[in-house]
Amino acid sequence: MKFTVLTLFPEMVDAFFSHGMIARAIENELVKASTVNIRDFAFNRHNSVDDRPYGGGCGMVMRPEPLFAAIHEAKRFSSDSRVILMSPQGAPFDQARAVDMASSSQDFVFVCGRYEGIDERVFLSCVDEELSIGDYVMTGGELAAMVIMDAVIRLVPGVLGGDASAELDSFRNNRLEHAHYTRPSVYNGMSVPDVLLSGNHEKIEKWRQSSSLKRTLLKRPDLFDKRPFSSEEKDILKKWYHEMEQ
Ligand SMILES: Nc1nonc1C(=O)N1CCN(Cc2ccccn2)CC1
Repeated sequence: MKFTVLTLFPEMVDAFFSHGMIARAIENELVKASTVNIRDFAFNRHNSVDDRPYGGGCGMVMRPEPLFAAIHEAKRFSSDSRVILMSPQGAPFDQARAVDMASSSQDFVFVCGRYEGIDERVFLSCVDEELSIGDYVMTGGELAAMVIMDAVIRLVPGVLGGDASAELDSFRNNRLEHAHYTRPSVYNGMSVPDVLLSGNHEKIEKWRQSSSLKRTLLKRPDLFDKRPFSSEEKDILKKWYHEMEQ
């Protein structure tokens, strides 16, 4: 799986590719990643990548020629690639989409716009998909591309330590992850729940399921619309109810 990021600020994205789990995934050749500077394809007199909008109005629009050329250059090195535009108008990116992308056989070309956006003719003729990371407006698409690549690359087989941890992620099966504890066992007078030190894996699993249910109820009850209570969760809720009623 290859990620090519088209951007006016390749250094931003190259820094992202040079740290932590992402850097290790690239070093171990689990994924390929590169940046293309859109400005390298601005062959007009002033090397300009943007211009004033037809019809007037404020702001600037990214010109079509450099983007067309950069996209075609990026696609040259891939037999089957998907061109994704980062934009507030895009489909909302979420964990389900990350899982789909991580299992895709396609390569990805991310187009990071700046200014007010890109010329519509590029969108109509080159872009396969438009993605948004949230309903807010940033100064450019680079952070959105990095957020998406981060969430996707960690799901590529072999990138995480044990693949199991990807399974247990928050939002996996529409539940938040259970609480985490590590050494020391007592910190600032607060101790770790005894069950986690018991070595009783059945009880530990039960506790974790209960912790995940509690947190999802409190922080993201909307997730139950996507996946209603399981029978095990109903049993936990009944137990809580009886404990509270006593
Ligand atoms: N929210 C987001 N989730 O993805 N990207 C964003 C985001 O806010 N931005 C700001 C505007 N940029 C410029 C732009 C505007 C329209 C079409 C193409 N490019 C892109 C990235």
